[in-house]
Amino acid sequence: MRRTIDWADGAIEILDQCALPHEVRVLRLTTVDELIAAIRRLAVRGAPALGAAGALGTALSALRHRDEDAVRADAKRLADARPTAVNLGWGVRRALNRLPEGPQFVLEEAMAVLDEDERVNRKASERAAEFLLDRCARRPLRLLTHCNAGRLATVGWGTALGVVWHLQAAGQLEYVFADETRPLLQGARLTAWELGEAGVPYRLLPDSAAASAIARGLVDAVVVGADRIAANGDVANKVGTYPLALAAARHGIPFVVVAPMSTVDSQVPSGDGIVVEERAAEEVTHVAGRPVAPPDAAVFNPAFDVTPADLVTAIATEDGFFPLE
Ligand SMILES: CSC[C@H]1O[C@H](OP(=O)(O)O)[C@H](O)[C@@H]1O
Repeated sequence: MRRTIDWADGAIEILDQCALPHEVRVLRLTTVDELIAAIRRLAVRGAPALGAAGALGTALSALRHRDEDAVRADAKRLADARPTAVNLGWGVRRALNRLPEGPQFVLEEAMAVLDEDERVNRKASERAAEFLLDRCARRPLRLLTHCNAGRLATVGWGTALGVVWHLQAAGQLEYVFADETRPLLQGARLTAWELGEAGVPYRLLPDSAAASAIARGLVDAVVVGADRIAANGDVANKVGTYPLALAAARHGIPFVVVAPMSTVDSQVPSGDGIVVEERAAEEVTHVAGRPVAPPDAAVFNPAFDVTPADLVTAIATEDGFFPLE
């Protein structure tokens, strides 16, 4: 299966996630500016995929500029392209650290980031699947997920949807409820596409229907990804995640986060320190480019929210459950 992002013949190739689900389009990015634009319009998105993008973008710059200062300037622009997912800056730093050895070593490190990604996400998601089989009495399981934390949010495999793949292979999955995930509809456009491609039974639902689905006993567990996990276990993820954690706690079902350790930011003591990206008003006032709100509507459009650690049942990583023992 094609990687979501990869290096090919001296350029970065991505699956254009703005074209899905109607078209599988590969974009070939040859400059840092093209990559930054792709990151900002979510043509490439999802914390682990952004880590890979940051690393590859740094390699692209190092192979094009002899002047280290120019590379470091590009690296900062890349790291600043989106503020919430810690992996973007982490990937940039991973690659940039090899700059003194030369540009080929920057690329070598970037490729190591990509090669590690699927392995660590398979381990983290397998750990979460085993946790849910141990914790939930009902078989097969009915999961609810939010946004897209599948292979499209990573280099390959996925985090929250990696749990789905493991359970499906074990014959332990009944269906997945996939939140549409307003306003950019990552669930309706991307998660539904991934689940359909994999032959997984799923039902797409309005974000506003998720809590009542849980209240009506239609969900055994909520499984989501993450963009930044603070040292105390507070979790930043797509906006709409926090209400799911509240509903899960109210109705006594597990709320499980799946993420690689590269999503943990030990420099941030709690969720209060996580910068939440605010995006353009048009994402809310327009649907498919058509205005649905008054032209002078004021908008609040945070792209993420923060779920406090006490509402998180478990954070499954490749190294164990965070915080690690
Ligand atoms: C496996 S990380 C996926 C994570 O990233 C998404 O945000 P965005 O689509 O804005 O990049 C969302 O928070 C997902 O849970």
